[in-house]
Amino acid sequence: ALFTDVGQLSKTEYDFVIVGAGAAGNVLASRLTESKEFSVLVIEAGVTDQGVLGIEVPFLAPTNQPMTAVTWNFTTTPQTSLAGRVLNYPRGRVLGGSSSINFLTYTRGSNEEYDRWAELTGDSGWAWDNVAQFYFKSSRLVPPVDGHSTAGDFNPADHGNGPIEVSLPGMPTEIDNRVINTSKQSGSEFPFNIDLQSGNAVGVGLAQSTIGGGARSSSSTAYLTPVLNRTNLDVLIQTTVTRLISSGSSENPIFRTVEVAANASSKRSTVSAKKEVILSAGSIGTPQILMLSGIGDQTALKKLGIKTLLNLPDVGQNLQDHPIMSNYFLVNSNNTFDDVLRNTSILDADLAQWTNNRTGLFGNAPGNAVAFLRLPNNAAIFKQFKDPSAGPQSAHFEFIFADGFAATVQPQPATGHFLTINSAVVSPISKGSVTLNSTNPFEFPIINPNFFSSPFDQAVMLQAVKTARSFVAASPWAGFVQSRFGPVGDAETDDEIIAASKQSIVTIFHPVCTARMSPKDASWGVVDPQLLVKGATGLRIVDASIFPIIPAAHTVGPTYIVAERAAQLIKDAWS
Ligand SMILES: Cc1cc2nc3c(=O)[nH]c(=O)nc-3n(C[C@H](O)[C@H](O)[C@H](O)COP(=O)(O)OP(=O)(O)OC[C@H]3O[C@@H](n4cnc5c(N)ncnc54)[C@H](O)[C@@H]3O)c2cc1C
Repeated sequence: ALFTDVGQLSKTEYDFVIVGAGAAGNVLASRLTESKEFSVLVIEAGVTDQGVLGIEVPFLAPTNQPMTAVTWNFTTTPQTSLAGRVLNYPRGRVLGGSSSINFLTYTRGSNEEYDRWAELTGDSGWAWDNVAQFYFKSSRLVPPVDGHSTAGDFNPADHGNGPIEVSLPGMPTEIDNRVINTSKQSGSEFPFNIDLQSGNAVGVGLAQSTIGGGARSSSSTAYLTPVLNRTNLDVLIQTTVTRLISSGSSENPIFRTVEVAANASSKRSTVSAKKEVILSAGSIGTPQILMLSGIGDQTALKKLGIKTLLNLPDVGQNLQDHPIMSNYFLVNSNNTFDDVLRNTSILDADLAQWTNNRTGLFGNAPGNAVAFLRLPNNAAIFKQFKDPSAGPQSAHFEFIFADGFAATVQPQPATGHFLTINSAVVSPISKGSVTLNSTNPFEFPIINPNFFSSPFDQAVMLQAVKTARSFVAASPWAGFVQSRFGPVGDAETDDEIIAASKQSIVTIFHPVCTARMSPKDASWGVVDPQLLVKGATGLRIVDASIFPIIPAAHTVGPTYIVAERAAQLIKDAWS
């Protein structure tokens, strides 16, 4: 059942207490309560996702952020390598967490990504051969809402039978075939990849999105909502976890007590777990709660007056994310989505069509086609830097194609029709951190993704811009693309492109690694390969913060895989 106040709970002790009803937390809530002998409480700071149009309507995904009623309104520190700019850094603060507000792109990443995780953690359980079952268990491909034939657009063998619904674009746009034809005629330059979930995650293809029947499929709609009536599951929303309290000794801290509050001024209460507390508060929330609980770097904690219960210097460190920016082109077309955003009567008509039968533009995610590409093997930058990608089937950069002006830094111009190629560095070397600003759990932590600080990341973005330009110089775009547009478009020399990038880069919203997993006996890292916090009893972390390194993929797919495997590990440990 769903509760909004801790006082409504009929008990204060559960087998498992899950902190955060986000992408990972809801997978656990659903899988653990399959076992009738386990009682589970999920605690979520945010509100219900029911009836929020921007969450449900795929095309409206960008309207849920940066500062709305369903987000944590975080910002970054001034980014030294981005001309000192402060970036918005929102996360979902609602049932479903960021899976309720994300841009719906679904990618699991290459097999190589998981094989590398296995190597980095010394646990073959994270290798693709073993996690494949959890990928297949998490999602399934469903037909696009308009029912058009998708033969030749995907490979059925690459898809599973799990709750998350994934689909190809529900309404083809005028750029889809141009993207695919450019790829097919280019041969190996922009290789066509019939299904980016095949394990080879390099190539060009139609976007697969977490959409079913024209509406968003999130961890809330797919995993949590269908099981909310289970008698062994309680979900407490609008309640913030302020810290964990240790009941053990200094040699053996036991973290089975969770302190909560409705808001900064309300009285604190506690609930506890008989078996485990599981942190699924995401890459910002999880390290914040750990540090507030005395788990982190002892020198940093001491400065804030927090007594260290577990000295784990990696807590909040190694933050990785994908920098992204927009490459705009003016196009010769009246069919882009630009007029929809400018003209309320067109927008209202599209929304009415969606409300009526979930079809049309609004049933589509903001991007219909994607490309994941690599630097050439002989790129000069490899003389300076070892290739940070997971292998030859893993990309260095990504394009997301949008049939209109996707506003990131520059607002949509009042006139003109546009193509946007969003370019992202998906194999970044730059690393940042999440640190505490204060001991007040209601104050935001200090978030520094440190974007673009590595010259490698700059070299990749430079190549991405050049490649985007040559992509649309191919014959399928003749008569359609007219000219480059905006500050990035105006940049000619390498130095000008880098300078324009520094003014244009934003986050693609993929923070990971802030509680990274390491081998069981390693002194670094925060959790072991079973996702148990090193040196603690009763405490596990299951969310994107445990990734040992960032994958060249949108992160919700890998997060579902991690959570599905974690559910199995937890069941095995306690059955
Ligand atoms: C705007 C945006 C766009 C994105 N686009 C894509 C995309 O297109 N494709 C893709 O694959 N990925 C995308 N992502 C990333 C993806 O959604 C995340 O990687 C994924 O949701 C991470 O899952 P998680 O479980 O680690 O954290 P989350 O899903 O963020 O869940 C964490 C939950 O914990 C709760 N919480 C945090 N602190 C506390 C506390 N103290 N007390 C109680 N509850 C707390 C939060 O409110 C939240 O509900 C996007 C993310 C955002 C924000």
